[in-house]
Amino acid sequence: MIEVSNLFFSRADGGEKHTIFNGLTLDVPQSQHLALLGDSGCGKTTLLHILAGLLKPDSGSVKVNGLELSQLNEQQLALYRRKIGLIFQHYQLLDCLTVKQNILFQHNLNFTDQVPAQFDELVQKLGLYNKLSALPHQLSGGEQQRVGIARAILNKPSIILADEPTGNLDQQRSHQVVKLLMELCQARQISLVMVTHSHQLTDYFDNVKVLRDGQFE
Ligand SMILES: Nc1ncnc2c1ncn2[C@@H]1O[C@H](COP(=O)(O)OP(=O)(O)OP(=O)(O)O)[C@@H](O)[C@H]1O
Repeated sequence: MIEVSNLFFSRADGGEKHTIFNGLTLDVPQSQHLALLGDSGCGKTTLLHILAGLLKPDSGSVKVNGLELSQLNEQQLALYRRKIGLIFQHYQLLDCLTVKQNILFQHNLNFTDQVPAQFDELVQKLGLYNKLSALPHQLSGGEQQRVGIARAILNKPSIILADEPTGNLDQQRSHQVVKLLMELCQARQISLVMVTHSHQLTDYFDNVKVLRDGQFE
């Protein structure tokens, strides 16, 4: 569950202070799937970074599963980050590792079982079973994003933050990827916050919010 209240955040823009969030409030109940829209530069990625504990707000409260992020020290924040699923537009796979090694990378930092029980079923569902020995650059964009999804899901997160995960995919692949992500999150009761520019993809979500001028419309 995500609870943001009265969030203020600004960035230095040359000599000027540029306000990004202006008293923003957001509630995402456990298992809810939220699509986040808004014009370029309105702060969607910034909000995901604040929720991931990568950026500190100027003021306000950001709670994830009851944890007030501003009260965590650096070590606690690092542990917190390891337990969230992050999915990126540009996939962020390690090109020197195989698909299988990429999928297991974060899991192996957090858990002792080398190959978890759900691994086979998950890679089958994501259509990656025949690609496990390939390197990321040998995959299509949609396949690379499915590797990113498998990596996030295997880490058993309670929330997934996805930053334009379909930004590099054509329409058909975008729908495929979002449907799969949604099914996997629903089956595991994972909350999802996904940034997208595509209004067509918002039908899959429980809730849709549009950011404008540092607030939700
Ligand atoms: N590292 C940074 N230093 C200074 N300003 C930044 C930095 N990163 C982003 N910004 C500014 O913060 C604002 C919000 O950026 P952000 O990336 O969150 O927008 P966005 O809504 O995700 O945009 P897009 O849809 O284009 O990805 C923009 O004005 C951007 O120029």
